Amino acid sequence: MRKIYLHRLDLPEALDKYIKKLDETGFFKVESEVIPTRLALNRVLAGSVYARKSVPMFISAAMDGIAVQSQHTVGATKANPKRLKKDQFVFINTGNPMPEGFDAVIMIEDVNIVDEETVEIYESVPPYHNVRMIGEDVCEGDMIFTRYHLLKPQDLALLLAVGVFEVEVVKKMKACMIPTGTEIVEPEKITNDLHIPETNSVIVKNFLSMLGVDVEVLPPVPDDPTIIKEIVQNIAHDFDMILLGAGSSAGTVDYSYQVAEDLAEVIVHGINIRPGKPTILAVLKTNPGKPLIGLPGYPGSCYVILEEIVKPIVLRKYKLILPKSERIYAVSTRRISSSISDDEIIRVSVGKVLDKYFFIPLKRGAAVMEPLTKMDGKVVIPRGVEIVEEGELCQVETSKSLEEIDKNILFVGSNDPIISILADFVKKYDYTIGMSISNVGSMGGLAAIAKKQAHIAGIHLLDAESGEYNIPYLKKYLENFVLMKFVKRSQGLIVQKGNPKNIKSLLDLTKKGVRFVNRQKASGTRILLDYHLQKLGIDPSHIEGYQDEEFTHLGVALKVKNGFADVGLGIALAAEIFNLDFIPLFWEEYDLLFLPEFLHDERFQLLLDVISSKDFLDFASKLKGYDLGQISKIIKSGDLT
Ligand SMILES: Nc1nc2c(c(=O)[nH]1)N[C@H]1C(S)=C(S)[C@@H](COP(=O)(O)OP(=O)(O)OC[C@H]3O[C@@H](n4cnc5c(N)ncnc54)[C@H](O)[C@@H]3O)O[C@H]1N2
Ligand code: MOO
Repeated sequence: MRKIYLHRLDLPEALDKYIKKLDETGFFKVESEVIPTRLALNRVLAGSVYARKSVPMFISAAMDGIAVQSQHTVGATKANPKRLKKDQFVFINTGNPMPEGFDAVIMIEDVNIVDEETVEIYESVPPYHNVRMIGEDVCEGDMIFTRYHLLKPQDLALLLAVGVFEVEVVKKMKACMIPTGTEIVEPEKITNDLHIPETNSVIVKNFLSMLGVDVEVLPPVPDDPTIIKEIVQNIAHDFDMILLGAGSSAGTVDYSYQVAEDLAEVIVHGINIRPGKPTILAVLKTNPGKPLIGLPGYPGSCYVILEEIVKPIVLRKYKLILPKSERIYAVSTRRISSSISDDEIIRVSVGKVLDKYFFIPLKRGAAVMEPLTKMDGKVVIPRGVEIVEEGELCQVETSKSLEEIDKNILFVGSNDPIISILADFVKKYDYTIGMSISNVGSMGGLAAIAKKQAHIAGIHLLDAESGEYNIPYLKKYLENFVLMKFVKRSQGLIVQKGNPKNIKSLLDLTKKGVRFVNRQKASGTRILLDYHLQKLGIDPSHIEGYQDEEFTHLGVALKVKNGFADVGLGIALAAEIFNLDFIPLFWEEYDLLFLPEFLHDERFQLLLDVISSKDFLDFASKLKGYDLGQISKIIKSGDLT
């Protein structure tokens, strides 16, 4: 029987309710183990720790110099030095025990050695001057740590110094992840395209291992409630927490709820959060107190539940408080619509342009993994908010340091694979500088520079009247601009290998049975297409697939590769990457438009150095379909008449 969600709860309420239940069942009770101090890094002390020895254990010199009796130094000054004789001083080094009867040290640079047996001093020193006393650092019997202290490298040093060679720490939790789904297969064992690579467990295992939890991952289990139940029952005894992967929503083969209902008390099924909605939070009946958590199957959802539910539970169990990531306010560069009924988590790129932070939303949706790897931070759009307007200020919780974010170069505009190559070379030349690349088309790029929301835009805008690239647009839309000539690139028709539909020119796009894939409106490639269609007198409504839009060259090529289209307009490199045929039609000029203020930024100089480097030029000249003849030439609005 399919189970549609129980009453859904808001995230804080769901977490609270579950924690209360786990508290009742005794899950958060501290369990401890004794381990060697040397191996206790990042572990949490289960009890307080007292020093067994003092540090230091003897009175010692804190400086290199001479040990003296302070009373012999009384009256010495620069104007009136005092001489000490053989038995009144002893040469001594830092850390050496003080000789009997001596109570102070004068640094060697403040001593004039007259001869082997005589020194002259210029200061009067009090008792214990430059001397380390017994227990100066820690006294035997001092409590050096309270319970629940997280052990850092310097803590281990102190523990060893005070004679504590073993420590009682909170026991490591052991969790078991059971991926479920007949379609999912360990990635290395995939034999057909309909298999889904089982990738969630590697997130779960490593995410939790960074919090100090040992995770055992079982091989994927088919969608069969009897098998899943049997496995849970068999392993429950050996683990502190069981994570059931996928099958938590309402599909015909989503059995996690059924398993949870049979074996456990379900506390929460369904949370008002996206991604992450179909989560199950339960407590095993068979092994009372043990959490059974149904993680949603989509990677984006699984990750959210790890962060928002599993992590707080682990931290509570370990009595750990970790530093929170930074929160900043940043301006949205897009209008974003969001669900009215759920809190929505959106992964974003963030950069600082002039004095303000801006964020660009990454791909949305629970099924996509890339945003989890590219994000600089996240924005939560609360339920009840349907639209975030462009220009609205939002709170961003960063997942990188502000230092890194402040150096991020925001690149927007037209898409070209050479930009990722440029970003890679920028890293090669200065590892501290990253580039966030956002494909919004050439006009989108131009607009972002006009609004001072990005540092660089990649543009290739053909002016229909003059046939000239970019400059006419810049003159029209920007008062002040800085354009760097970048590459000429070959645009042409991307067709299937062997060109089975015998497509030779744009005229063939209207042929019967030819399916086209287009680029999005306002992209330079779309403008280029429309310009030539008009010149040739071709009516777009006669092209099958003209309305079918992709956002990148690679997206177009992939559609052709997979047979969803016969032809698309794009760059040669995209055709080459997918081993497709390419019919070159035009050379177009793809240039870099800079925010004028960015010219004074050291990252601009770096970019210029990279783009002019032999290294980059050698690499780029080997790519198919590019001409680097004018690369790095700068044109400023003021230079033009
Ligand atoms: N009719 C409805 N359908 C769905 C709803 C809904 O409310 N009503 N909720 C959607 C939401 S939201 C989510 S999130 C997903 C997740 O649901 P499940 O937890 O039941 O997951 P599955 O459907 O089994 O799998 C989803 C997707 O993820 C892949 N998957 C599963 N395990 C793994 C793994 N270990 N590694 C990588 N990928 C995995 C699986 O193959 C599916 O493609 O449901 C919506 N549907
Ligand atoms: O809410 Mo689901 O978890 O979007 O992906």
